[in-house]
Amino acid sequence: MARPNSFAGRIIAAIDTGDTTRAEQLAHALARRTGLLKVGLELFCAGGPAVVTGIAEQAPVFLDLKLHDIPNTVAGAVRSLLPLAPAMLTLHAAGGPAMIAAAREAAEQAGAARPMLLAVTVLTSMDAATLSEIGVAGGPVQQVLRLARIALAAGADGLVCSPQEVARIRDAYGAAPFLVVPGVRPAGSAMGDQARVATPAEAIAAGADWLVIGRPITGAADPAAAAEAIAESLR
Ligand SMILES: O=C(O)c1cc(=O)[nH]c(=O)n1[C@@H]1O[C@H](COP(=O)(O)O)[C@@H](O)[C@H]1O
Repeated sequence: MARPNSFAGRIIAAIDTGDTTRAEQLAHALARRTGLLKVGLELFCAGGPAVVTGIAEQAPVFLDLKLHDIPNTVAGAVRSLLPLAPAMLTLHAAGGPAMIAAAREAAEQAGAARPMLLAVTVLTSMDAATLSEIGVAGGPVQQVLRLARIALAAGADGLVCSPQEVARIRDAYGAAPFLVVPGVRPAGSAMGDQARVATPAEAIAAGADWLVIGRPITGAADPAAAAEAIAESLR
């Protein structure tokens, strides 16, 4: 998947719903106003592989299942997902280098059409206090950089991180890694459960390739208009 060449193309709309009919409506409204549509755990658990196939008819799919298991199991899951031909697939960087390398090897079986593998670093809902609670000292930036190094060396094509680490990753790794960035909030919109956030324009200025945006679009009275307004704010 090439880097986006339009403002709308930089937006990945997260279709987070357990209602497959609603998902179809959102996909229809957002397909031509965004670069990709994200199927995450809520929708995949409700609709299974069929929902991915249906949404893929409208736009490239970012399949966000955040795989995290022993290497053999993750490699098997990647092989099972390849027939769905997602453009992007997520796995947790915390699974470690052997897990990421096994996922990459499995993905290679799809040849040139293989999904882009994105390693999720530190969830954008976590702040320094939460990280410290689970035994990670040093704060989010340090942990994101540590996981970024491991994931990129093991074969990930890119990373998922918050807007607050993007510039630091670009400083360390340059333009090559694809950076996909959730935790994006247009000024004035509710944070919800997100902890490390910035506005769409700030995330792009820091060096994000794609922005993952859910509720500020899907929770709007007119999701299509909300996506268009965000794209416009990137000009
Ligand atoms: O992998 C992701 O997409 C992801 C990683 C992360 O650290 N934080 C995060 O919010 N996400 C996803 O990005 C989307 C953000 O949704 P909103 O908070 O509604 O904009 C959700 O679908 C999350 O599953």
